[in-house]
Amino acid sequence: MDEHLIEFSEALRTVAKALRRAAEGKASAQAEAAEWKRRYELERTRNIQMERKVSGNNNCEMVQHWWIRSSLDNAMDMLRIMLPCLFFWEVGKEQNKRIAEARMAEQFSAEKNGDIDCERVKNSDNQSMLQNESNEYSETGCMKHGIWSHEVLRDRESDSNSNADRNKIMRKASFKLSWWCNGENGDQHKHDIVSFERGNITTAERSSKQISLKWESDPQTVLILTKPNSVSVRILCVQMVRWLRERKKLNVYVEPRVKVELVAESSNFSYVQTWKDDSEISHLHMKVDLVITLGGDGTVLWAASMFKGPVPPIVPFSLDSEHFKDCLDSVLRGPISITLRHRLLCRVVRDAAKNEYETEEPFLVLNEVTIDRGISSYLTNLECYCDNSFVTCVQGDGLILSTTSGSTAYSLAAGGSMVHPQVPGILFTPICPHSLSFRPLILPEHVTVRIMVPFNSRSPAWASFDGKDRKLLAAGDALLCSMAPWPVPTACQVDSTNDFLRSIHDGLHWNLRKTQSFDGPRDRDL
Ligand SMILES: NC(=O)c1ccc[n+]([C@@H]2O[C@H](COP(=O)([O-])OP(=O)(O)OC[C@H]3O[C@@H](n4cnc5c(N)ncnc54)[C@H](O)[C@@H]3O)[C@@H](O)[C@H]2O)c1
Ligand SMILES: Nc1ncnc2c1ncn2[C@@H]1O[C@H](COP(=O)(O)OP(=O)(O)OP(=O)(O)O)[C@@H](O)[C@H]1O
Repeated sequence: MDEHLIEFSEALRTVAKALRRAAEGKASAQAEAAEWKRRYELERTRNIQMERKVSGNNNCEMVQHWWIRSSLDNAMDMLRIMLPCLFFWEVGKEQNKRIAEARMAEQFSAEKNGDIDCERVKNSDNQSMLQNESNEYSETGCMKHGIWSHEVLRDRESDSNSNADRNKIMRKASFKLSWWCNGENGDQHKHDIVSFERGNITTAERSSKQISLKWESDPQTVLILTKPNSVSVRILCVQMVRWLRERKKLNVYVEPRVKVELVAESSNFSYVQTWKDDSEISHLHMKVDLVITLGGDGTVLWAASMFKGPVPPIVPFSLDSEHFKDCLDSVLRGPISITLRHRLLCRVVRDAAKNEYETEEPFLVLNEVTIDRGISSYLTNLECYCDNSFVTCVQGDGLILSTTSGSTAYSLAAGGSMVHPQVPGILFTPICPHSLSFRPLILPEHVTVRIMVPFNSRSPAWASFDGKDRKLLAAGDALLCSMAPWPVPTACQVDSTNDFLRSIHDGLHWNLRKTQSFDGPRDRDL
């Protein structure tokens, strides 16, 4: 009898447990369904807001970024929500399953009668991804509706609008580069060397021949960079911005400082664009077709330093540019002769680094990187290697690793040769070496030069990049330097050679000597 009672009470306990589990399951399914509904509403509102914001900003990247992020977020959220449901169904609680299904069906049917069009998944840009995922989840009875995809939730109108926006954003003038050479019959003809759909020069195509740039579509956006604190530059900038906007209908970008100056000049300049945050500078190459510099060589260096990857063509203007309209007219029409100025990629590898790839943020220089003794009064002691071959030990004031464009700057002052900017190479020029036989070198463009501060050095060394950004190199640290893949295309006034010779004649007064007088001794008098 007692045994029966015990059995019976065990059975009752089991039933009570089962009932409690069922009740808990039901409550949990209801909670899940409510949570799911809340998130769904939240996502939908966020989607609509983002849609408006994105079309307002005309920002294609944002759309892509946001779309990927929110799709991922969405997928994660939905997984988080669906997993307990799946588990729940899996353990076979029929009643709760029905509740959960009924809740979901309620949400979907409401949407289906509204503006969701699942067919659009197939037509969207992300067709295969969406289709795969919807197939994968179709058994759950909810994923086939694509509820997790913002793309699916767009209505037709906003879809077509955002496509138009996207096209508008993506429009950056494309161009073709070609080099001139003499054909068999002596005529000059062109060879295409590089062509990029969106106008980004991503390869350092080397040619000592003249390179010509031909626009394949009209340039639309110009960035003007100016030397600070110069009245004449400011006047020229005002005239140029006005002309580019009013006559040429171009979008004009300037630095924030210049925008403030322009708006102070006249509130009409409010159309001029700029950036708020320095991080936006990294996207400039995707928006800008042409960079105009108003200043000297330092302003061109400044312009180049703003582009850590591909650089749009740069048109340098000195201050006596009365004829800027004619000049810009012909640049905008094209074709123009350009000089591809190669840059050096410089990386500091600290002694503590595990390998050569563990470097600090690299620097790109258009002129040179200088390793000198800084404020120390001791000789620098630098071990130099070219690829893996030992070159020499520099004991003196320091060493300059220069591009050929930079050969007419500091390297020249230190006794280096002047080199035509289209000759590929790296100049290795010592600064005041304490040795009678240390002549400068020119190394081939493809090598990696490594400069090390040895442990027996009496003092650390300092590296500076185009005369800026000083970095301390302690014993054991190294500087690695190689040709960068992104050259700086600068527009020529005539062509590379003519411009180079003119700059060394006019700028440096190269071999300027008083012409010898006619009267005096001659060969026939001897
Ligand atoms: N002893 C020297 O000659 C010496 C010393 C330090 C720096 N520099 C040069 O100055 C450059 C930085 O220029 P900045 O304008 O910022 O400084 P900055 O204002 O001190 O001007 C330096 C001078 O160098 C000239 N210059 C710069 N690049 C040139 C080039 N590629 N060819 C001919 N002349 C050039 C400029 O026109 C300017 O007159 C450095 O990259 C370095 O080459 C030269
Ligand atoms: N947009 C800019 N913002 C900040 N600094 C700049 C800018 N443009 C130029 N500079 C700096 O101003 C300094 C002088 O510039 P630049 O060399 O163009 O003028 P310059 O010395 O009068 O001309 P030149 O090179 O013909 O002697 C340089 O050190 C350069 O780095």
